Amino acid sequence: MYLLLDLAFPAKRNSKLIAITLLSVLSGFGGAFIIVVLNQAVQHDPAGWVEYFLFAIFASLYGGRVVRIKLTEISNRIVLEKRTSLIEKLLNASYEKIEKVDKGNIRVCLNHDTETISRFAGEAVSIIRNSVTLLVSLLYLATLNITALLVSVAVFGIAIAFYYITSRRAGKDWTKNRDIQNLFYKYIDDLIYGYKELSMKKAKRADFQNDILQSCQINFETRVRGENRFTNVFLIGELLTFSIIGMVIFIFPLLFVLEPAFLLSYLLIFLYINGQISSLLNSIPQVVMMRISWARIKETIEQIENIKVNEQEREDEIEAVPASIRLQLHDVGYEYENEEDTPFSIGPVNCEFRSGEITFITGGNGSGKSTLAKIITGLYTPHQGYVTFNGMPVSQKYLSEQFTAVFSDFYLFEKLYGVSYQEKKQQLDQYLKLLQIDTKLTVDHGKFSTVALSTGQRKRLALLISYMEDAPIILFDEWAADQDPEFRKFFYYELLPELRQRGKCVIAITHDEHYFHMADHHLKMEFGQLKLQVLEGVGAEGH
Ligand SMILES: Nc1ncnc2c1ncn2[C@@H]1O[C@H](COP(=O)(O)OP(=O)(O)OP(=O)(O)O)[C@@H](O)[C@H]1O
Repeated sequence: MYLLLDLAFPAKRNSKLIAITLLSVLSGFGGAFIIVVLNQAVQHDPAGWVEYFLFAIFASLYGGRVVRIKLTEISNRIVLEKRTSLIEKLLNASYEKIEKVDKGNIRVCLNHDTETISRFAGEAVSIIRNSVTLLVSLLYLATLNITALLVSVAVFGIAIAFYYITSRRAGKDWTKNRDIQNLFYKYIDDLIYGYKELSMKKAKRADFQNDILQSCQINFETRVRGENRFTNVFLIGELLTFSIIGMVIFIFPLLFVLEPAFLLSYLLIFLYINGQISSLLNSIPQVVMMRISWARIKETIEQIENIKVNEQEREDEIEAVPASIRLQLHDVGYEYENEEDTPFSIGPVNCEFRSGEITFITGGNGSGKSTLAKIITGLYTPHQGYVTFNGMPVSQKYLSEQFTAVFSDFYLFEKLYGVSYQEKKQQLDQYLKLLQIDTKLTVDHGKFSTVALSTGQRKRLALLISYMEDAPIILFDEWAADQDPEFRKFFYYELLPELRQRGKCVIAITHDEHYFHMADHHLKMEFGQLKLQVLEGVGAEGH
């Protein structure tokens, strides 16, 4: 029993399991007692055994019931704990780490793997009960005839060995089956988020359908192949059982002097034990699947922990956010890790950003503007150089907290997370009007009535959220790109200067040449280098 539990969950075991195991043992004894009582009743006076029979049924069923209820709670708690710890790990890991984790795998872990291990309760109950019943029944058999016991143990031993070997082979198919689901989940994302593109072109749809159905086909094949491996083994087990029964009934009487009553007893016990063995063996595929899912969850957690990023574990000495901010990059460099011969790198970059100033970062596509933005906002840790905040080196986490950002690939949550919206109701209404989205949506208890808006309106809503976050540094990554000319003008001539006036440190990545004069500083990226640095002076005189 211990080994079977250990096989399913090699890591930490719940102490409650000991109590549950004892109850299961009681239930298993009850199960074995049934056959002992029946056998005695058949051979002696049945009337004298009725109360024992009822007691055995009670012990078996009641023990089983209590154990099932307890284990259902425990196994679902395991699911809850695994989900919670995975979510905690994900939410506490740096962006840089999560960017490197296979998103499909995260989904399969949180969904499929945790569900698979929730089947633990049912399986554990039957494994423990059947094991005990089997053990006690075998011991009982030993008291009747030791040769009969040895023959039975040999047959069951062979069947178990076949199952063990098969489960290892099936495990390979099921591991493949589990891993193909990572890809399948990615296809589901493509199907949902890329449906616009797919629905327009028949050829595109057909190609995509081919790929997604191929992953479904592999899923089907590996699952069926794994399960079918057991079908043959199951048949071999059945064949062995019937051979033994045949041997005992037809051949043993020719070799030994045996009472017909003994043969009947043996047959009764053997068939009963065979039932326990069968359900025990049938639990093995479930255990193998649970084990794969358990291992994948563990691996994913370890993967998140082990991804090497240059994170600095630093105690930040600056506590309250100062009124005036000076953010400086000192010889900052960063290089992407990928298979390319010359992976893209930026730096060394030296620059600074201050409160009450607007800085524009410009440059061609792929010049490294967004990468620089991710370093500035603390999402990436520089591989070289360092960043200081008011002259003090700070951690990336601290840096991120000082920012609110609207990235070009921003995500709109349907709720205002991390904002005390109750206290800012008036402000919220004011911004909704200012950004001209007050007729499009309402905000109730921090929840937006809709996020189904036009691209420009979605960006305005993202801007509203960053206004509400009210951080000292604001970063816009090509924010105005999707705005109409009127609103673009409003953004550069009204919104940005207003933020500057409020003492915010404003950083905007932009391609809008017409508005370059609105910045106090202009940084230009070229092939990962900061090429042109016009410091001071442009200001808002062109307004
Ligand atoms: N996660 C990543 N892993 C590896 N390489 C990346 C990654 N993100 C970006 N790159 C590479 O870094 C280079 C710079 O990308 P970046 O997004 O910083 O450019 P950009 O100046 O913001 O471009 P654009 O104006 O098109 O938004 C690109 O050539 C890209 O191949």
